[in-house]
Amino acid sequence: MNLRGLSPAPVTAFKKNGDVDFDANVRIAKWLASFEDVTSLVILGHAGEGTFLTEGERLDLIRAYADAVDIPIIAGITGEGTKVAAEEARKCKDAGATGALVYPNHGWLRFGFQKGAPQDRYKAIWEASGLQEILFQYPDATKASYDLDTQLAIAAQPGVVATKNGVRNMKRWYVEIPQLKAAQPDLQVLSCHDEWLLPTMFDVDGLLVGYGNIAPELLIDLIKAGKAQDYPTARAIFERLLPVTRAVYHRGSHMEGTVALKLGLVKRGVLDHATIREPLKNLGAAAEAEIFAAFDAAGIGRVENLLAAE
Ligand SMILES: N[C@@H](CC=O)C(=O)O
Repeated sequence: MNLRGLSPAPVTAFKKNGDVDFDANVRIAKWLASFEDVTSLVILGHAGEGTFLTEGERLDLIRAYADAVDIPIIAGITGEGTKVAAEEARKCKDAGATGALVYPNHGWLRFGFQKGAPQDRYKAIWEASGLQEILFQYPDATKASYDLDTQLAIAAQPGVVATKNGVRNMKRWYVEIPQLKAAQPDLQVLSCHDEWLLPTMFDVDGLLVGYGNIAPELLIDLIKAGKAQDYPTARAIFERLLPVTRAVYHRGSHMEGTVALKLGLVKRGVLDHATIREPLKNLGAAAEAEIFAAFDAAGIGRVENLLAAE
């Protein structure tokens, strides 16, 4: 997979009765894939409420995406046990996925991981499914953040083509990204620091972000500015986005950010309503007004080419 561009992590649209709205999801997929620099769509992750869907819904969503667009569909693989995750990945491959964004085992967030276990998780998923894998680096503040040796070992394994780095510790970023690139020059480095992308933009091949749902146009320009090492242009895009970044990602948590992303898609005319699944909670009228106003402040308007994409 060539991920040298924008890889949005689309939300999952629901009907008002709570069922998955496949028509609306296909609309999102086609709109995002209509951008030349959108290189893949990463579904069933945090932004996609992947773990709130049943297995049947997840596989149907992959099928819908794979039928709708020609770019790679990457599925979030979240199963806890290594065997469970490998089996999940195999089913995702059969449904039409090309790649796997491999989440850490949830227990590691609480207790930390045993040495070697992350590598074995990636190995088992690759061997069971053949899905091209993205190494998901969790924040330094969690116990599921992989030390450099573990990242280097995973990155060296067959099937691992990229890293989505959300370490949120620039001391680690500035040391570890160059070492990963030195050891694996073909490893594609993707930032997911949605709430402050700017410092990471000058070292990456692309972005893998929920933010890609709501402002793909500006994020594509930001990636280009970063690759050109053009700080003034990147800074200007960052400043323009800042009201939206604050309204969506400077909230209580990334969980609220997912709800805010859906409201952003309503504001842009991509979704008719922002129905979510529990355990997400609605943000309330004041937050909704704040989010809508932020899009106006950033000059991010309704999507005009949506009908053409349908
Ligand atoms: N930006 C988030 C999105 C989750 O997938 C992160 O850092 O992980």
